Amino acid sequence: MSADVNQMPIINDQNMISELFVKRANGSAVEPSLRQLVANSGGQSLIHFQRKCLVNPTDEEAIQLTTHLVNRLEESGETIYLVGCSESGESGLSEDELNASVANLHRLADKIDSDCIVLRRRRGDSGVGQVAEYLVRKRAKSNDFQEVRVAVVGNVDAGKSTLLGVLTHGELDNGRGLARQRLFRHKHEMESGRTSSVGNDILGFDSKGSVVNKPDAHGGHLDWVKICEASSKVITFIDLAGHERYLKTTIFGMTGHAPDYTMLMVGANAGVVGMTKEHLGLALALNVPVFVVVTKIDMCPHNVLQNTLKLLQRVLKSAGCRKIPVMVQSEDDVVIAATNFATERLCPIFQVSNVSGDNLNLLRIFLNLLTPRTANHDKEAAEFQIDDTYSVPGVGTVVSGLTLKGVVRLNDVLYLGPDSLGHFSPIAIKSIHRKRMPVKEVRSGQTASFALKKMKRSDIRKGMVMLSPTLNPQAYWEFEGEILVLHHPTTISARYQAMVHCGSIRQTASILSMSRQCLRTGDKAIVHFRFIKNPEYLHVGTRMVFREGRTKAVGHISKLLTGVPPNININKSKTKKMLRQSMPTGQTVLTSGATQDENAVDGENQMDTENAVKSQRNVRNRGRHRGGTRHNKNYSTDTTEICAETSTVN
Ligand SMILES: Nc1nc2c(ncn2[C@@H]2O[C@H](COP(=O)(O)OP(=O)(O)OP(=O)(O)O)[C@@H](O)[C@H]2O)c(=O)[nH]1
Repeated sequence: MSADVNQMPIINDQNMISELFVKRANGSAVEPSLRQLVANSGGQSLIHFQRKCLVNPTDEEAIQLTTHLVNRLEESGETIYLVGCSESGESGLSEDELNASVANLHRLADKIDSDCIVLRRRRGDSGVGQVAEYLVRKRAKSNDFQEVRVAVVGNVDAGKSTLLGVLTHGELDNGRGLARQRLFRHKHEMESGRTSSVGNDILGFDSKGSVVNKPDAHGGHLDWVKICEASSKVITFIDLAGHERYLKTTIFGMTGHAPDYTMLMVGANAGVVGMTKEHLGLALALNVPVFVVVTKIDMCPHNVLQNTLKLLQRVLKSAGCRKIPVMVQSEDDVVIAATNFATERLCPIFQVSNVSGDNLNLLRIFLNLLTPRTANHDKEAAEFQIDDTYSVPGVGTVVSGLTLKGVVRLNDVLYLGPDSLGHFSPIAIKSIHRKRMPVKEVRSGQTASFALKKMKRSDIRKGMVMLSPTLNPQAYWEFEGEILVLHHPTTISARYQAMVHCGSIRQTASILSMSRQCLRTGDKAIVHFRFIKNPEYLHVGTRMVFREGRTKAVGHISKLLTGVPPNININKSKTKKMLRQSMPTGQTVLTSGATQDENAVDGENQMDTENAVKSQRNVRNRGRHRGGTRHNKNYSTDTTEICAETSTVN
């Protein structure tokens, strides 16, 4: 007899399922086990049911399947089920069986406040019967949407801002810059048509996979709060500049805004030119999966488009990239690409027009299927990295960034730092906004803005963190990094200085020593760095980019070193002022590496540190010095050729 799922209890208790397994082990008649019913195929949340288990499930089976669904949705908010296909490859159901299975899946999902969206139906692998792929997604609850961040990169004029304007506002472009007007933030961007800053735009999908963005009829503005309230998933596009002049900002967008995916845009007529390879290399170096969108197919002759696609595939397959390019031309292709994309090796390629709208529907379906890549760290102590600061009239100082770990709640007191002396100071959270929506808490993996009590904007810089008081934070002047030099025109030696990008940290560092005498393009080494201005809060394993002009090295932090402050030009009066400010009445400054108690005992700690810095200045005399030596050897400047090496540096 078929179980009536409307009558089924909803169980979300793991004990219940364990009990079922125990009963089975004891010989009770609980058949079959959950493991036999469902299996995760790996990749992006693709689950196989036992071929016929949804056709006519027993009560026990229905309970087990519900439990499984609840657990999956709690983990990731959505999951894809393959109906009528076992993990062993046995596949295909008759039309009646498939319809019954799908009806049961709909009822199961409805019971747990979720929706099912058909992704595709196809013939069984043996050519007999049919199978279907269904996306099951939780319905939107307020402030409970999934957040996926997509960095948008590509050469200037590839159509990045235009595509984002078209996707988020739902109106096609006129080929003369109409759609991008809505996204520009600065007057000079309006005038020049060039993006110069890191911009954010959002695209919301509801539990049925429909776009929820509805710009207002007059100004065409988007109400972020309404979008977030109606969405089960919000894609945040990090719109980055294509011009080489703004590469520093683009790198900051890729490291500091922690994108889950990179959308590399290529103009069909211009091809793989300018910064395209540079941006691709950056995404590879930072281990961010890439998909490519070729734009302007409406105005590109067929042979030129074919040449662009051929070159693109060659670059992606090259030893430097080792990607598997997949042309996405149908909804089937989209589902295959999306369910295998998490492997990082697959690189889907879309061909679209922002003017005629060709293939934009495929791109929308693909975006709807992307899932966040970051693991859940809600249970750990809170850590928030600051990527921007604002002074909001009537509110005060506001910081924006990403919650890397834990949960931050309204009125929580976190430690903000490190300041230029490596101190962390307590700071209270006055209000929290998530995607411009006031909320009471934010969790790991979510971006947010916090209004801070009694804090001046000028005392906060990008790269600072806000940490749970339970942590014992230490700021570091020095660290060791395992790096690979992607390009340098000459040789790098000790004392060379360049900008280190690492998370939202962006600061010049000096090379103190290296595991080799000097470094040339393609060389790997362990390098001892020292920041020149401020100590930073670092983690071993964080990816880093080391760059100056055309010089570029990538790698990760391999060791944190407790070095002394370098010879910095200290503004004495400012330092004293900061020390005074960092100790408001009744509050304690947490000196790096010391516990709150230790600080309380050692009241003169801060002045001691200042004196130590002063004496260091007298002892050392290391000015800004470039260690480059010109030589004649010709090295490859093709980033993609050498990026393959990055995987070995990881
Ligand atoms: N015909 C046609 N024109 C397009 C298409 N996409 C963009 N354009 C036009 O191409 C021009 C450049 O587009 P943008 O969106 O500013 O390019 P971008 O990549 O954002 O450029 P930067 O912000 O400078 O990095 C604009 O005039 C758009 O109207 C398309 O698919 N077809």
